[in-house]
Amino acid sequence: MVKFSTRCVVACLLTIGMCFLQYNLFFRNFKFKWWIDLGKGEKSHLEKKFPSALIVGVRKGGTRALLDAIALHPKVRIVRRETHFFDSNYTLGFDWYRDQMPEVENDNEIVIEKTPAYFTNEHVPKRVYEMNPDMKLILIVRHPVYRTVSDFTQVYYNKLEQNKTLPVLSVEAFKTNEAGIEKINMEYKPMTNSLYDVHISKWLKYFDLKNFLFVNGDVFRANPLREVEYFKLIACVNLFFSYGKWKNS
Ligand SMILES: Nc1ncnc2c1ncn2[C@@H]1O[C@H](COP(=O)(O)OS(=O)(=O)O)[C@@H](OP(=O)(O)O)[C@H]1O
Repeated sequence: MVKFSTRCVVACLLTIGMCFLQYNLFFRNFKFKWWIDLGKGEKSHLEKKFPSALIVGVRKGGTRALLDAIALHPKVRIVRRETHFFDSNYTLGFDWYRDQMPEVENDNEIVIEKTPAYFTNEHVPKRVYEMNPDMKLILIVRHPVYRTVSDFTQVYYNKLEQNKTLPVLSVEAFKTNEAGIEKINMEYKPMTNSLYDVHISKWLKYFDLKNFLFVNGDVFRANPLREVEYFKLIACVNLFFSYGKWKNS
C-alpha cells in the first residue's frame, strides 16, 4: 500500500513536471525569457532612449569639456561621438539615431548628445523641433575672436594632415570690396560660425528662450568647477522634468 502510494506520488510529480516543462517550452519566449532576464540582473531593464537635451554648439566653444562635465552627473547618459544626425545623417532615419544612443536603466535618466555643427546648420532647428518641441538646448559660447582663431587652427591642421594648400588667416578673414575697402570676410566659415546672433535667431523661430541653457565658455574654461556645480544643480533631474525649463541665472 505504501509502495503503491509512493509510486503514485512520484508518477503524479513526474506528470506535473512534464506538463510544466511542455507548457514552458510552448511559451518559451515568454516564460524562459523571464528566467533568463532574472539571470542577467539589471541589464534586462536597459533600453535606448532619445536625447532630451542637445549641446548644439558652438564649435570650438568647449563642447567636449562641457559634455564630459555633465556626464559626471549620475543620472545623465551621454553620447560620446558626434552623431551629426540632424545635419548630415538625417536621411538615415530615427531608428539609426536611436541605435547611436546609450542604454538607460529607467525614465529618470536623461540622454545628452553633442554635435556643435547643429548650431550653424539652417535645417537643424526645424528638424529638432519636429522631433521634440520640448528639447533642451545647451549652447556654450566663447569670445567670438578666440573661437574664430581656434576654428581656423583646426581647419589649418586638417588641411595640413591631408596635404592640402594651407590657408592664411589674414588672407581668408579679410576681403577687399569693389570700392577698394578691406572688410571682414563674413563668408569665411570660421568667421561665419562666430556670428552667434545670426544663428540663434534661426533657433528662436522654433524654440523659446526657456528651452536654452547658455554657458559662458570663457568662465567654464577658466573655472570649470563653478560651471560644473551649476550644472549638477540644474541637471538635478526633478528641475529638468518638473518645470520643463532650465534654471538660468
Ligand atoms: N575645461 C576645458 N578643458 C579642455 N578644453 C577646454 C575647456 N574649456 C574650453 N576648452 C577649449 O575648447 C576648445 C575645443 O572646443 P570643442 O570641444 O567645442 O571643440 S569641437 O568643436 O568639438 O571640435 C579648445 O580651444 P582651443 O585650445 O582654443 O582650440 C579647448 O582648449
